[in-house]
Amino acid sequence: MHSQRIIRSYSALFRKLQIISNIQRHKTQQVAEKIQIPSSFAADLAQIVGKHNVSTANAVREQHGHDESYHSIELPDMVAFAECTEQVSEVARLCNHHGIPLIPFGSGTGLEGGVNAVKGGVCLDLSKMTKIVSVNAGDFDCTVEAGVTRKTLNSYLRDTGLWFPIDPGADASLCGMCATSASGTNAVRYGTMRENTMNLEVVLADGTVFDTAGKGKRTKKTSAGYNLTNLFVGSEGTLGIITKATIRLYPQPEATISATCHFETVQAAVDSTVQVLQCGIPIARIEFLDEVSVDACNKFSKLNMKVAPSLFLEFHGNASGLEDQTKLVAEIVQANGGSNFVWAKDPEVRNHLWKARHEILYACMALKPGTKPYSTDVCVPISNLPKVITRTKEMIQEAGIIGPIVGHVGDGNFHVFYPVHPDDQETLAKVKDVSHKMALLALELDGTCTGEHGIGQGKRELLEREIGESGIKVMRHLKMALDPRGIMNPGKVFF
Ligand SMILES: Cc1cc2c(cc1C)N(C[C@H](O)[C@H](O)[C@H](O)COP(=O)(O)OP(=O)(O)OC[C@H]1O[C@@H](n3cnc4c(N)ncnc43)[C@H](O)[C@@H]1O)c1[nH]c(=O)[nH]c(=O)c1N2
Ligand SMILES: CC(C)C(=O)C(=O)O
Ligand SMILES: [Mn+2]
Repeated sequence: MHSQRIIRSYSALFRKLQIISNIQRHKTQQVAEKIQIPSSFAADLAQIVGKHNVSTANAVREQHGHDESYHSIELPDMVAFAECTEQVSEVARLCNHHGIPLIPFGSGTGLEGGVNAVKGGVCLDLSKMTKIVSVNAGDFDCTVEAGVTRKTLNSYLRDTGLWFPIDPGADASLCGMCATSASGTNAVRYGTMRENTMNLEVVLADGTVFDTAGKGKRTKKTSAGYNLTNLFVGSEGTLGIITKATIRLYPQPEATISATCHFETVQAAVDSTVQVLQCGIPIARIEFLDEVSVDACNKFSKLNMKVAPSLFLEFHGNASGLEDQTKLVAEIVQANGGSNFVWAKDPEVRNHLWKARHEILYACMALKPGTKPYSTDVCVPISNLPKVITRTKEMIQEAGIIGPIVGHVGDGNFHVFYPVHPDDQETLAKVKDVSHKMALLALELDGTCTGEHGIGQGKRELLEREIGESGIKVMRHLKMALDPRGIMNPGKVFF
């Protein structure tokens, strides 16, 4: 018995050491030379996309060498703007031929350094591909080109009675949202990009163009072979370039009510959320804000809320359905000691509330002017959420840093938005330490290191821990099969 236990603990230690040594090995591989671009390359690129669509100007490269994250800027050698799938395919073929890195660029609103050109190369901006190819109102779907943003699509849909509910705070491109598997405040009811993407047109590294679910297919269900669509959702530009997406649409709700309420503790707010979900209430939005982020919102967005752990809620349905939903939720909130229930029916008041919620990243930065956001994003089974949030708050306090907490609490997903001055290395080190410990805790409690922002550059080590050696090996095989020269967005997702 005793010797078996010793063997078990030695083999656990050995596995841990193996993971650490793998991470070290990959880190060494990562420090590779930037590729030397041949002198004829820019002219060849201009032949494909037109001279006006290629730039080596510093200002354009700088604009494309970073996203909204804390990761420092890393410049591509040049930026090309594509106007159609054929051009994307030709650009990929050219880059592949020369082994030059190719980085797809949607709107640059990512939060994990996804567009940074860590090995230089060509940044391919897709924002000029703005066609809404089709809207099939009767089937609740539409197909859009890579540059169409979520707000543009919803403006276009306004008179059709339909909408697309996935709403990251930023006005991101829909194909960029596929690439990061984005979600937002409506995911608790409508799901994430994973559940709402039906088909993708993809350009592979060698220029091959294909549709992940078959040309023109847009069915609600399929059992036809591997799910290639979801292979590309969340692939962060490392497997190919998404040039079109076919996504689900929903009827615009007949009636909408928003609400806010406040609690004594985080636990009470999360308990209320769990009970709302357990009662089968089809809540559209249920967002948690701790007292620090409520304070930030009050100051930045001129709200006047009680500074306490709070929920922002929204209900979608018809008038009678909403009455039932709101009554039941109010009872649950009260039973958990919640107070100050404020209802908002008026669209202007509702819009102001959700605008404040969507701008919360900037509200948190305004707590320390001149700072940039270091944002984190873990997701756990909802019953483990209070444990992770409570421990995270303790760690933030122990470290003496400012860390407002905001959660898509119905999904078990939350963020800490740390305001950090770019040259404040001491705070940055503390923030990194707390963030890492928080992610490890989430992994320990059956969760993921990212619910919606992706791996990018900063979470590659955590991905290894999350899916293990075998999982990484499978991912590498897929990468090798689709991009054998490794040109697609190098330095992201993997070491
Ligand atoms: C204020 C604010 C608020 C939020 C967020 C950001 C900001 C600034 N986000 C994050 C962000 O909006 C989200 O990651 C988007 O999905 C990124 O879309 P972009 O078009 O900007 O991609 P961006 O250009 O930033 O690229 C992101 C990654 O995808 C790749 N990529 C982009 N387009 C591609 C294409 N067509 N084909 C292949 N690869 C492509 C890039 O190479 C990169 O790796 C977010 N997110 C979220 O999930 N929930 C949220 O609540 C929020 N909230
Ligand atoms: C601000 C961003 C990072 C976000 O994910 C959110 O507000 O939920
Ligand atoms: Mn979010």
